[in-house]
Amino acid sequence: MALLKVNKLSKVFGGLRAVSNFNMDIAPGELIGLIGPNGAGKTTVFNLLTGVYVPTEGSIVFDDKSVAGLKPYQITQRGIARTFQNIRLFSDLTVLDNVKIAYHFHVKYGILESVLRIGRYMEGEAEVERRAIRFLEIFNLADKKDEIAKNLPYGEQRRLEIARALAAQPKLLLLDEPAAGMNPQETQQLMEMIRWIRKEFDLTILLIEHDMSLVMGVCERIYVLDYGSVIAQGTPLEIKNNPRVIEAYLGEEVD
Ligand SMILES: Nc1ncnc2c1ncn2[C@@H]1O[C@H](COP(=O)(O)OP(=O)(O)OP(=O)(O)O)[C@@H](O)[C@H]1O
Repeated sequence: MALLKVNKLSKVFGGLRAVSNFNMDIAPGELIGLIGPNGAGKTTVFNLLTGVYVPTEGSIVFDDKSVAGLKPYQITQRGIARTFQNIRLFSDLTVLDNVKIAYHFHVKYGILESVLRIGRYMEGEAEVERRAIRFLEIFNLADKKDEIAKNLPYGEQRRLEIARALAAQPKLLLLDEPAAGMNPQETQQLMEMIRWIRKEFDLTILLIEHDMSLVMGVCERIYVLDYGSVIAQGTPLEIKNNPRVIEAYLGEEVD
């Protein structure tokens, strides 16, 4: 059974059909790529899946329930978390606080308890801190926990953004161009990390990426968007050899 089922999804901005009749089925545990030329509609699909935009038409069913039209925080609580093409951290907060904030979605205590800092609040806070540090350790950021997020080098900010998304304990993780701005060695490490977190956290992952070495290296299936519509889907090998995809996007570059 599908974890995510998207049916005939469309988004119209003024006269522009940014996403048109988009269908996608993702089974639990899959690692899927979404590729296509600039402006093809990839980020708009992510924005529809995460409640940033309300669909013009179509349905989004996640974990057997409709999530179309819900607010972003409601969708996070249902189990979909994301990173952004342009990193969006709480740049003036510490590394640790960036991860702790994501945990607060999942720790429940009353206002009185939190104001008085008693009972479950204090236990909750200690637990949140412990778990947040564990995430930072996984992402090799624990020794930077007290640094201000904006002072981290670019590659570490990207890792922190993924750590924060995972701290919300999603079932589905959406990564928007995770390798952007990375050198080949960092991209290679990122690939290994993506494979590892999927296994470790029992995740399903959908990623947008222009770096074909990463997409072809980690994804099991790939969807190709062009002008808002899916023009192909299949295994990396099928996509590499698809004449329509080569013409619209890949050119002669992929070997
Ligand atoms: N809020 C908006 N208002 C109007 N048009 C928008 C809006 N968001 C996106 N678009 C348009 O929708 C189309 C798809 O944009 P989108 O950002 O989804 O493409 P993309 O495939 O993610 O591109 P890239 O690879 O460059 O990030 C573009 O023509 C874009 O200008």
